Amino acid sequence: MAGNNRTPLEASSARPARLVALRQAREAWTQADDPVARLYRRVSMTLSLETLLGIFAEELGQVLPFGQLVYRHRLGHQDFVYTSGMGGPHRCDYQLNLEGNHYGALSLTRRTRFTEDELEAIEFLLGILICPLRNACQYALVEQAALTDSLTEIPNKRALDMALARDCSIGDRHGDAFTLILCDLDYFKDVNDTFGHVIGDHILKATAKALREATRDGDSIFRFGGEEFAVLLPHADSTDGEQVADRIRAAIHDIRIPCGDRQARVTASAGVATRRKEETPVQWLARADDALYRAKDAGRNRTHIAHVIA
Ligand SMILES: Nc1nc2c(ncn2[C@@H]2O[C@H](COP(=O)(O)OP(=O)(O)OP(=O)(O)O)[C@@H](O)[C@H]2O)c(=O)[nH]1
Repeated sequence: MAGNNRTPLEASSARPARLVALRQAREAWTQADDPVARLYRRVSMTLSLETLLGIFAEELGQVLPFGQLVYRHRLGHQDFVYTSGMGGPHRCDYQLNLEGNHYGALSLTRRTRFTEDELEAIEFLLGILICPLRNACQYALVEQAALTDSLTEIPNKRALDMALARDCSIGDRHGDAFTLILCDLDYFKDVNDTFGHVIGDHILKATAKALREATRDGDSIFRFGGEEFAVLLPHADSTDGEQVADRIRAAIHDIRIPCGDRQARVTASAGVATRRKEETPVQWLARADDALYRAKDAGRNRTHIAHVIA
């Protein structure tokens, strides 16, 4: 390499000149105010799909007028949809692909037709978006996997911890009532010992399905331990919680997993705790756990409600 033949004096004077040039280039880059530089700069700063699409909509709006931007992508087991603005009768659709992989569909609508020039500009800007979009999609998938239980495909203990913290903060700010149900299968060790772990796994998957079917869209379900599940109910007091817990237990009781000429069945116990004012996630979870323990201790296959005042 040419640089290796430089004298020490030449090398040391080249270094500051190179640094100055790099600094100037960086300055020019961070201060450039054309749409291309701005879009490159802004989309390289985030891994959040929502933020990324918000930036794209904003920057595209500086280049040409449009009514609505809709982006859809199936990410793992969730549909991600981003919408901004109001639609119109004229639309253009793009399938976003990179290196043979699909990263969603984006459509733009507005009241007037898109001209050829505008369509070219959109494609040009989408070319800038595509790599950061791929990174954000991959990040969202990794994040989703970290928060999902692989057997039942419902949110896991880490997701429950985050949801409890979020609900405590909402409860403190707005006074909303939240109720937590902990639900644990009874004598599950015996089920595994009698029917084997594969049948045990089928029961756990069927339990997650029963939980999904016995709860409403706004409720959240979690598998937070081996045969332990949790349900978070927003805008619900302990009476609502007891009703839902009993509905869930009835649904679990109805599960039948065929195994030869027999059927594996289970019952479940539940502990219900409505969050008290200023209670921390740990205190709230501990009260629900104590209620569950009492349901087990009283003979299992029942629901116990935690006292509102500890
Ligand atoms: N098949 C299967 N079994 C699991 C899984 N995770 C935990 N288990 C089993 O769940 C059983 C839990 O046993 P215990 O904690 O003694 O509870 P239990 O037998 O349900 O008894 P009680 O909760 O007191 O009614 C153990 O046998 C674990 O091996 C899993 O992913 N699949």
